[in-house]
Amino acid sequence: MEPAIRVNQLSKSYASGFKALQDIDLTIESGEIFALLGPNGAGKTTLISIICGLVNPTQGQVQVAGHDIVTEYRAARSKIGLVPQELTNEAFETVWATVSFSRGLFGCPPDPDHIERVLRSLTLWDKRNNKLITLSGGMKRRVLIAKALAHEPQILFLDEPTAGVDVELRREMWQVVRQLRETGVTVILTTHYIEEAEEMADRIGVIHRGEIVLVEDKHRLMRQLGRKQLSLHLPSPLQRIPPSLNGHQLELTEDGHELIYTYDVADASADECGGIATLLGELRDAGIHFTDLNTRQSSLEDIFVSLVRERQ
Ligand SMILES: Nc1ncnc2c1ncn2[C@@H]1O[C@H](COP(=O)(O)OP(=O)(O)OP(=O)(O)O)[C@@H](O)[C@H]1O
Repeated sequence: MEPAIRVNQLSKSYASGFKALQDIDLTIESGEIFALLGPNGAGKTTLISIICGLVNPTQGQVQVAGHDIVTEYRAARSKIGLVPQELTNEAFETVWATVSFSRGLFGCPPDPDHIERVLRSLTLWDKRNNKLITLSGGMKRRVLIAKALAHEPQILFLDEPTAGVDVELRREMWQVVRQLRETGVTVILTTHYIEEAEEMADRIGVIHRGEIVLVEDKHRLMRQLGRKQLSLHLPSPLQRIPPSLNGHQLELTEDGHELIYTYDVADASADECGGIATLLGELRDAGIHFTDLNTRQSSLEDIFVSLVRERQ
């Protein structure tokens, strides 16, 4: 199957001479949820704007569902729905009118059945005759998605879909996006909420200073780069780690009450369980007692922070 997006050696220098993107290669498969992560100013918006035909590339090629974004602009653009962060000022339009109008902007003939399907899938059908101004924040966000889906795009870009919304609404949005994927739509989202990427994405791309520094299946990423920590609470504080325990990656907290053992999630299978058993045996032999223990696995956020820090 044709990939949803194919980006080849893409670079962008703004008129100021600033190089916002550098030799980007990226393939986004049809039907996946792809999260693009990156710190402020990394180049996410520039990349998306080029793919959507809003900003001209300096170098390189982009294909959307097989269509070149420059030589086949219209075909490429028609495949894409873009959900911006903010509602524009159509406060006094009805839901039905504003969504139908969006379809017209792409030169598509009216199709009330399609608009009805979109509104029903986003539970907006009962609100179709409401003016936007009367809708809740969650409903307004759904209207943005409905507008972006009005011309039947195969690919949906969500720019910070849950920026500044409360936890409940965020979970509701995640549900909406998952349902969209079930209908075969490819979803590309940018987010600052790493929890969001962790929750939803099939694959994750990290962009930093205009370069793609990593593209990986989410589960594989968390297995490969994730770390586990075992913390042992010591009732009697230790002054220092005894040399007999030097073979393990151990740290002692300042107050001497917590001994922290760090190991890779990728090794956390039989071997490392053996490692923990050995460690506990050696602690006993060294006369070190603990009253409590707990484990913690690094989140995508920890992985992201350490990736970006490595490149500072
Ligand atoms: N029109 C422009 N002219 C000059 N520089 C620009 C222009 N637009 C963006 N930039 C610069 O390009 C870099 C990338 O910006 P971009 O908006 O793509 O980042 P981003 O990853 O989307 O950031 P954020 O998360 O803050 O939205 C930034 O340093 C920005 O200042």
